[in-house]
Amino acid sequence: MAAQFTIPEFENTSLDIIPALASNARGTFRTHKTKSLQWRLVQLRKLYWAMEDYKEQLLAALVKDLHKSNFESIIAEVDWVKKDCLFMIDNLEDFAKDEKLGAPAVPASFSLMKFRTRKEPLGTVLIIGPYNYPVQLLLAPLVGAIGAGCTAVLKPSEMTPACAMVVRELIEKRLDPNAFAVVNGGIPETNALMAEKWDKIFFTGSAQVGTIIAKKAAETLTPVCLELGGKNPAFVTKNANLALAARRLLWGKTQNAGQVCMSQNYVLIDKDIVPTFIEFLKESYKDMFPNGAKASPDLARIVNPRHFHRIKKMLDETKGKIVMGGQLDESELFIEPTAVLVNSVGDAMMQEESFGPIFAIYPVHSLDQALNIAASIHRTPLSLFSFGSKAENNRVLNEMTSGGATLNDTFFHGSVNSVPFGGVGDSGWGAYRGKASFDVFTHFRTVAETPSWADGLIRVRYMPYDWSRLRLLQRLTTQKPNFDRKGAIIKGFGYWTSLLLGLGGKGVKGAFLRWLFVLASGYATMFVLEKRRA
Ligand SMILES: NC(=O)C1=CN([C@@H]2O[C@H](COP(=O)(O)OP(=O)(O)OC[C@H]3O[C@@H](n4cnc5c(N)ncnc54)[C@H](O)[C@@H]3O)[C@@H](O)[C@H]2O)C=CC1
Ligand SMILES: CC1=C(/C=C/C(C)=C/C=C/C(C)=C/C=C/C=C(C)/C=C/C=C(C)/C=C/C=C(\C)C(=O)O)C(C)(C)CCC1
Repeated sequence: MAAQFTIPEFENTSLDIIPALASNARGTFRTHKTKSLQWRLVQLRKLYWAMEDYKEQLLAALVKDLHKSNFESIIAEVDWVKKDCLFMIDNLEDFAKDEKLGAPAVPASFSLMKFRTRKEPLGTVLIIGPYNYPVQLLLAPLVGAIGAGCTAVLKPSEMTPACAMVVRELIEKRLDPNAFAVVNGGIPETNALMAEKWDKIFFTGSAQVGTIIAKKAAETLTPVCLELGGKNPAFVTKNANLALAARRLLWGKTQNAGQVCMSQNYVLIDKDIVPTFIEFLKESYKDMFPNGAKASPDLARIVNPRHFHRIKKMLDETKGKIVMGGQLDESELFIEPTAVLVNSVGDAMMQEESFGPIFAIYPVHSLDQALNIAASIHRTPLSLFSFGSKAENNRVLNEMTSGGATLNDTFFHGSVNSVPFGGVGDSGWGAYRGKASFDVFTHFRTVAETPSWADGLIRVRYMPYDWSRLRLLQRLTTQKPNFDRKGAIIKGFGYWTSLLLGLGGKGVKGAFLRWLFVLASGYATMFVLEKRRA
């Protein structure tokens, strides 16, 4: 049956109306209506149903733009955003409520001042999306913005024009049009948006464009959240389950045809196990693509000729040997999942971000060498993956940082919609997803409230300064350190008393439980002895 809808032709938003769209969103924020939790919940519920009702259009648009299979589009785009809406709806009240600030942040002497953290929406935000997950990576941040009580303007990627048009219609028709708008277009439109004043800019895309955005935002001291790319390493040692490592690493490059910023760029693998690993890769390839990758209905295509040629150039320039895949067809923008065995760290396959279905395999002598190579290629990648013994995996985690990490698998840490996700250093600033999506658009405002009747108690602050009052206050409140000038713990009377009272541990709760256990055991022993005696 023919689809009951048409996807509109891509249309740039007129540059003339961009200032008005931004100003409208700012004006709506100033009405304070977005501060009502009810209003936010209604917008989130509407977004949930919009995702359901526009599902067919979104799936069709994703096929048109990326040849993305409905299977992937459902789990990683449409259902992903629906789950995000439900998570935010279910937890919003909890996220948004004031948090009382007590000990240890607020000392007992200040406890009268009713310290609390109030969660305030930052204001009007700009969300700029990339092409690879054009629905998820644009609308998941929006869920956070709505939850936090912000108004927003969205700029989808122009490289996925069908998705951009469907998303625009969905937002314009279903959400409050005074609070949310979509601007479609490329650099001129983004520049026009960047000329406006925002309370936060949430950007997902390349480090190159992220730098442009951050520089421009800095001119007006606008905070930014940057979700950028990375040259992500995978480590495979002799202690890995090689068949599993091969299958899972191949999965990392087949999802969305490897156009996933958190998938591996290269695999650093113990030299002795390289041949077996390649055999397992080939085996997994056959399992996943029994008729070859090109014939598979599941494999996405490269987004456009520019990116096709960018990836092809890496394959053209490599001095390595293709050990799996290697087929390309420009007429279909098809690139086969491809593994290249390389022998130089300087190889294009190691140094450039693949962001496609190709990856390098580099044999190493030791984990030491692998860690040194990874750090020299990108010290702060978006993700890393380690397949080894528990000790080796821990060593990798300990000695190399990354935005997120998965042990014994590829990007599982980024495959659950409600756990925080973000980069580190030049792979990203800030995190979102789950509660972090609420937090990233929220100002955590500390509020204190001093009771009028307490003025006498805090008079010490007023001039003329009175040293005797200050000394008294210091005697009552100054905390003595439990360490000496060499940094060692002083094991004086206080130390031994608290150790004794805490039954060898720290913390009041722990001590209470330990005492409870001791008393219960004592009571039980007495009970048993009593019974025996009787
Ligand atoms: N950390 C993360 O969550 C993700 C990061 N990425 C990264 O994004 C890149 C691929 O996505 P792309 O869409 O190609 O990124 P991109 O950086 O080319 O484009 C992202 C957005 O910026 C806009 N843009 C492009 N050039 C611009 C300019 N000169 N001035 C202002 N705006 C401009 C585009 O219209 C688009 O909306 C890869 O590097 C990938 O690693 C992609 C997805 C997720
Ligand atoms: C164990 C039992 C169960 C559980 C089964 C589970 C947990 C199955 C998991 C399946 C998975 C992980 C499927 C894969 C999903 C892939 C996803 C969601 C891909 C997401 C892609 C994303 C988020 C891409 C983002 C891209 C970004 C950010 C980028 O480019 O940067 C049962 C079955 C529940 C019960 C029995 C026991």
